[in-house]
Parts: sequence; structure tokens; C-alpha cells
Amino acid sequence: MQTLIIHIKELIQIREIGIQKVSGSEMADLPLLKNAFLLIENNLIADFGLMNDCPTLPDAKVIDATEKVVLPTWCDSHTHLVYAGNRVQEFVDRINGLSYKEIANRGGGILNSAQQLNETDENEIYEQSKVRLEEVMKLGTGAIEIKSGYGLTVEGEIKMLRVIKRLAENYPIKIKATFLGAHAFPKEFKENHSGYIELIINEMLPKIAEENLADYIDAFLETGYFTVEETERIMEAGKKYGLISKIHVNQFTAINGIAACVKHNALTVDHLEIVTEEDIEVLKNTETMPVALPSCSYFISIPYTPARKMIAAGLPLALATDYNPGTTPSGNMNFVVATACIKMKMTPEEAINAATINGAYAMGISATHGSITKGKKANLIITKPIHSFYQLPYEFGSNLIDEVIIEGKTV
Ligand SMILES: N=CN[C@@H](CCC(=O)O)C(=O)O
Ligand SMILES: [Zn+2]
Repeated sequence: MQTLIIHIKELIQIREIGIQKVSGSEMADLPLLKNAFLLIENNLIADFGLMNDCPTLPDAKVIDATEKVVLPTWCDSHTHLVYAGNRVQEFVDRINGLSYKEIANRGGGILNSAQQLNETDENEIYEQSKVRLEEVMKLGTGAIEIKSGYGLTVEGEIKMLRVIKRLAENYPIKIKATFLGAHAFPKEFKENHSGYIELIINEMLPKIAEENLADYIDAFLETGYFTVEETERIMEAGKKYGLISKIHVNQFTAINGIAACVKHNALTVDHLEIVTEEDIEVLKNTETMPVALPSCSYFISIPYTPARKMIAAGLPLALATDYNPGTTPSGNMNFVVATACIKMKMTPEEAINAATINGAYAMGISATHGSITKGKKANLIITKPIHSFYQLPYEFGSNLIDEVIIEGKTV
């Protein structure tokens, strides 16, 4: 089966095979072709080039992209898309003056979602989650990471990971699963942190490994949540089962967590709303990808990740949604890209690199996703007629997507 997209106004993010990520000043460059074609064979990008060189293929399905821009689908490397119910009351409480911390301290926040999740049956969680997954696919996300972390019990964590696995089996979008048992201490372990960490290490991890339910391991390294030492125990335990770390760190405070993550070869360090000079220094010349989550900053009114400082220091940066019921009830990567431009002063080129190739790196899939490269998955966004790709972040509230293709098929 062949599909030929012709007369593409701008074909964005074309890359040679082998580019895994872009860092520092490289992020300002977003290679593109004007007046281009792209050929899909089965589920892969088979060829692309200038319209002058477009092959004649009488049997191919043809899509006319006159005045339209084509780019790779978004790679959303940090989400909590599987959850039960909502936290709309906390949203209203925050409008009325309570902080995220105050809500969490009185038993709300992550523990509120954990209670709802443990009271909800697996099928129902699947039904609620698939609606969100279908929505983000239509918004252009073609690969996504989903975390557990609202179970906080052996059964609850396994239940979440099974839902993630079922979504991965039933949808064409690439899904990576991350085990986040260390998201918060359940009430009964408030005074017994080591007891909960032992439950994670001795009971949750072996079961998860046995059922092959996770690709990565995560922890919420933050004042009032998991300390550096506790997170190091989690990272070490994960490693024994082949789970690489992707860690929530520096969301509210900087407590030397990033150095610990780098020491343990974390694939990513995520959030980074509060970043010190030392944090930037330890990230230099490492394989660890910093991940910014601007929709979270927007929704709970906390600082934005200092992208300009980090890029100026030569670091790479990925962008993701953080889709979750508490701090970011939105999985819209188009909004993330626009907000990164508007609030973090990333250029459109930098933001698109961060949301595609660097996002793919942040979930270990840049060999197959994140750019227009021969042999990669045919995961494409075709826009409505627009003047240039700059219009995507510029018209931040509009949906400028006409069609989304995942693994060669329109979703
Ligand atoms: N910060 C930790 N975890 C989530 C939010 C959890 C919640 O409030 O439900 C985040 O990435 O923002
Ligand atoms: Zn998160």
C-alpha cells in the first residue's frame, strides 16, 4: 500500500538517519523542504524530496497538501494519562486561594487521585483513559509515555500498568510505560518511608518485571516527597530489572536531585521549573535529556523552565505535556509548543525540535520516531492551509491540524 503526499508547502524536520537529539545552538535549526512530496509505503516513510523529483505512481493513494505544512507527529514523553475521575474541586480551591502544597497537605493532590483510582474498576479506568488517548492522537501526538503512580498499592500500580499495556495493544500510537510507585507516600506510610520503599522494591517491582509491564522507572524527587537518597534507592532497584530512570525533579525546590539522576544515568530529568547554575553544570556533556512541562507551569502558576539559560549552556531540551488530573489536565502538545514560544522564549524551530526529535529521545525511540527520515514510522501531521509553520505557535488557541497519520493510517 502506497500513499503519496504531494505539493507540500513546507515539509518540516527532515533529518538524516542517526540523529538522536539536538542540543544547544543546534536546536535553532529546523531543516525543511519547500514544495515537497512524501511517499508512505506500508507504515513507513519510504521517500521524500522536492516536487520536481516526485515519482509517478499510478496505484498510490494521493493526498494533495497544497498550501499545507507537513511535520512529524508530536512525541509526548511525560504523561499521567491513565487516571480515574478528576480533581476539578481542587482547581476551584486553587482559584479561591489555596496552593498546590496546601491542598496536598490536607490529603488532596496525588492521594486524592490514588483514592479514586483504587475505588475504580480496571475496565472503567481503561474506558476513561482511552477517550483521552483518542483525543491527543487527533491533536497530533504519535508517540506517548504514560506513567503509573496513582495506585500507590501493589494492586493499584499493577492495575494502572495493565491499562497502559491494553492501550498499547489496542491503538497504533507508540506507548512507553513508566512505573511511578514512588509518586507520594500513602497515608499509612506517612511515618514509615522505608516501609513504603521496601514495598516498592520487594513487592511491586518483581511483579511488574514478571508481567513485563514497564519500560522505565520514575520517582517524585522533591521536598516533602522522595529525598535524594530515597530516589537513589528506587533508581538502583529499577536498574536491577533493566528499568532506566526518568525522574520528576526540581518542580518546586532544587535539592541537588539532578546530580543524583545524572549519576544514575537517568534518561530524563523532568519539570525543572527551579534550576540552579550547578544543576545546569551537571547536565552538561551527559546523555540525560532535560524535559520541560510548560502546561503545568501555566495551570498551577509556577515558574517556567529557564529554557534560554539551558540552551545557551549547550543543553538539549524536550517538551512534554505532563497530562494529569492535578497539575495539567491537558494533553495538547500544540498548546505546549505555543506556550514554550510565548512564555519560555523558545523560537518555533527550537520548540518543534523539543517536541519531536528530543521528545523521541526522551522515551528512547528516536531511531523510529521524531523526524521525517527514510525508514522511520510514517507518523505525520498535515496542517490546514497556513502561511508557514510559524503559524502553529502564533495562533496558539486554534486547531490548525487537518489530518494526523500514525503508522501510515489516518486517525
Ligand atoms: N509532580 C508530580 N506529579 C505530577 C502531578 C501529580 C498530581 O498532582 O496528580 C506532575 O508531574 O505534575
Ligand atoms: Zn508528571
